[in-house]
Amino acid sequence: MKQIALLGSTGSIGIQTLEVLRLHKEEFSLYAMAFGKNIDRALPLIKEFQPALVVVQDEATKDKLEKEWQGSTILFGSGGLIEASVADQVDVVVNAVMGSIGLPATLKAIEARKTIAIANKETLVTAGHLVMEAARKHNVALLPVDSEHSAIYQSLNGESKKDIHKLIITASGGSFRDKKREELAGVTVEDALNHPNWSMGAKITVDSASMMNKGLEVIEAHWLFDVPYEQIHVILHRESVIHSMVEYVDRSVMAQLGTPDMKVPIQYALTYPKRYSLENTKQLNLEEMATLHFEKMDMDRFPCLRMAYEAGREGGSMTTVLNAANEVAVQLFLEGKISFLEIEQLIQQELSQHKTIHNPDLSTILSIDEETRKRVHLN
Ligand SMILES: NC(=O)C1=CN([C@@H]2O[C@H](COP(=O)(O)OP(=O)(O)OC[C@H]3O[C@@H](n4cnc5c(N)ncnc54)[C@H](OP(=O)(O)O)[C@@H]3O)[C@@H](O)[C@H]2O)C=CC1
Ligand SMILES: CC(=O)[C@@H](O)[C@H](O)COP(=O)(O)O
Ligand SMILES: [Mn+2]
Repeated sequence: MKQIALLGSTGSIGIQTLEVLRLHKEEFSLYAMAFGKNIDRALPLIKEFQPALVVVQDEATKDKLEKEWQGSTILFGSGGLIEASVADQVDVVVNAVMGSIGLPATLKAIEARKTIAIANKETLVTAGHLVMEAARKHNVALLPVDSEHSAIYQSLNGESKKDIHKLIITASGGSFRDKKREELAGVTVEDALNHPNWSMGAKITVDSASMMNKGLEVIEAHWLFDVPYEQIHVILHRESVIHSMVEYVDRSVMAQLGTPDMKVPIQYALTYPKRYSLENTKQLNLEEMATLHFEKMDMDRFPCLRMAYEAGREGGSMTTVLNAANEVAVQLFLEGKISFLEIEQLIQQELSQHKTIHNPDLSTILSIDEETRKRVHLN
């Protein structure tokens, strides 16, 4: 029986992780679950899974939850996320919170030698060097949940790193893939949230629309697979059926395919290196599909992807700034305070004024993250 700590249990990945746990009750048990403030969504889950430990975002939410549930220890804040991640009973930490808030708990979980199933790409973009260094030092497995990275991980099975020619990450193109740049000026939040293939949390859906999601994924791939940016390519693939590929030096290309369903990579991260059956998930029917489309990625059309490559190549604290500026800009867009195109403008402004600090330690990362957020809020 593997004991799970699930950070981000009420979100899109969190809910789907719980669906996977329900399918394999004899294999997995939920020891701890964390969420932000959404008690309405969390309470039925807490009652169903009865975790020993529940973590919420703040003390006010803790007080509110305690009035409705007394069956678990309830903690709050960043300290609570860390306690859930390092608890002796926990075998696997599923990090599915949104944003760089997941960083300190990830580092502590690695130090405590927990296996990490990582969906929380912002943590790797913010401080990939610290996470990977800690994982190497403590010999901890970081199992990707992000669909593209799971596909690459599966395509690398049994292969040698020196034989990789390039990683090919697929991008659906997001909600605005058929719009020209000049058509983006008046797009609404509702338009942006209308992803063609995936049902996901609001922030990542906007990131898909701006192509920042793919930019974050390029940086995520750089850290997870230790591959230089020159060997990481992005290709537009409308159907999200090929989840990503690896081209080897002998021109062989290995790919992982499937219907767009996050339960597949979530379950693979939980059962790796085994494969379990996955009930109620649509099989891929290529005859029905008939055609798959591929297009070259246009960096002028999608400047967020260009900015992510530039920040990644620059390295150091530049990707911390990229992530923090993006998180705040997307939040402002979702709150109706800025337009869609202002997201990229705010990020570019932050990147342009930042002087890179190379190999920053955790406290430097955290202060750059905080300063960037403050500046973008003030704009
Ligand atoms: N959704 C998807 O299909 C995919 C997501 N990812 C990545 O996975 C991560 C999660 O994405 P997604 O599930 O879409 O996001 P959601 O917005 O749907 O969920 C975020 C989760 O984090 C919780 N949370 C937010 N703030 C805090 C906090 N301060 N303390 C504790 N918990 C907190 C939320 O709680 P509450 O509900 O209370 O606000 C919620 O449970 C992101 O990094 C995303 O990029 C990667 C690939 C695919
Ligand atoms: C499901 C998943 O992994 C998302 O990150 C997905 O990739 C978003 O789709 P696009 O960013 O390709 O639009
Ligand atoms: Mn993805």
